Amino acid sequence: MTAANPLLQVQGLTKRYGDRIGCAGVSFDLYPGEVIGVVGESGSGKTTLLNCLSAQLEPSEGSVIYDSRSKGPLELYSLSEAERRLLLRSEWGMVRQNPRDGLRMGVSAGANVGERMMAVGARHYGEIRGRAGHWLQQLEIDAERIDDRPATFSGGMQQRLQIARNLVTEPRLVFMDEPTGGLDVSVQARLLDLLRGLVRDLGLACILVTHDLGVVRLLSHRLLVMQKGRVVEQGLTDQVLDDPQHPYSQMLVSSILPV
Ligand SMILES: Nc1ncnc2c1ncn2[C@@H]1O[C@H](COP(=O)(O)OP(=O)(O)OP(=O)(O)O)[C@@H](O)[C@H]1O
Repeated sequence: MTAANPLLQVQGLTKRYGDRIGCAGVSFDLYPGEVIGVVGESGSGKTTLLNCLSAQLEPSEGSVIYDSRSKGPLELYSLSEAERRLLLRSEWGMVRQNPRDGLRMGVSAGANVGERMMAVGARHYGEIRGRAGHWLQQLEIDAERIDDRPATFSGGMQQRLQIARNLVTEPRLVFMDEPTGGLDVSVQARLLDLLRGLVRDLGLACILVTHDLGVVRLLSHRLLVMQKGRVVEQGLTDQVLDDPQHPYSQMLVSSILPV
């Protein structure tokens, strides 16, 4: 968070679906190692914003500049489709709520992790298998399960495998969409703990979308509160949650956290 250059510079980002607003006028900077949580009720524009930020949905207006490892600052929507896909593969991670959307269910756990390394140029079988095993362990998946398919894993294990698959390429920026959404409360708590440790140890920058204020309290440094596509409040997570200024944030906090 002390680095001089933002990793992501977001300016006036707006996405319209016909007459409907997806998100409107969103501006913020994300610094290396920083986790920004995006909260708001259903339909407030969180997914639209995440998709625009991760080069998956072209905005109607505004810009997203990403400071890439390989080429320095790039305006995402001036890039070709192939260049955007390369960024997603090589410099970013994307953790989806449903692990089935982020895994290949027909191949083994090891292959799920290993193929991501191959996508960025790794070729040596022993090395790929070794690193895949290492990342499974980092995510508390028993090395003995390396040849098993994800379909034989529990929901929590599938989610941890999805995270291993994303982290193996050492991304600089990870997008997470409700990463603990579909899990039991006790499984959620352990996964959150694990994620918190990894984010800290690896110095990951993240954009974390969730409707769960407990998740952002634990993981994010800063918070954007969205209502009807607009950011109505942003600030340090503890400040926003403990002393919300905007009536909508106050309502959100009081309806979820016990007072
Ligand atoms: N493909 C689409 N076509 C038309 N309108 C859309 C489309 N996707 C989203 N919207 C609209 O954009 C607004 C924001 O939706 P979005 O899915 O981004 O909200 P969200 O905060 O992610 O909601 P949820 O928490 O339920 O996923 C809503 O009014 C929604 O109806």
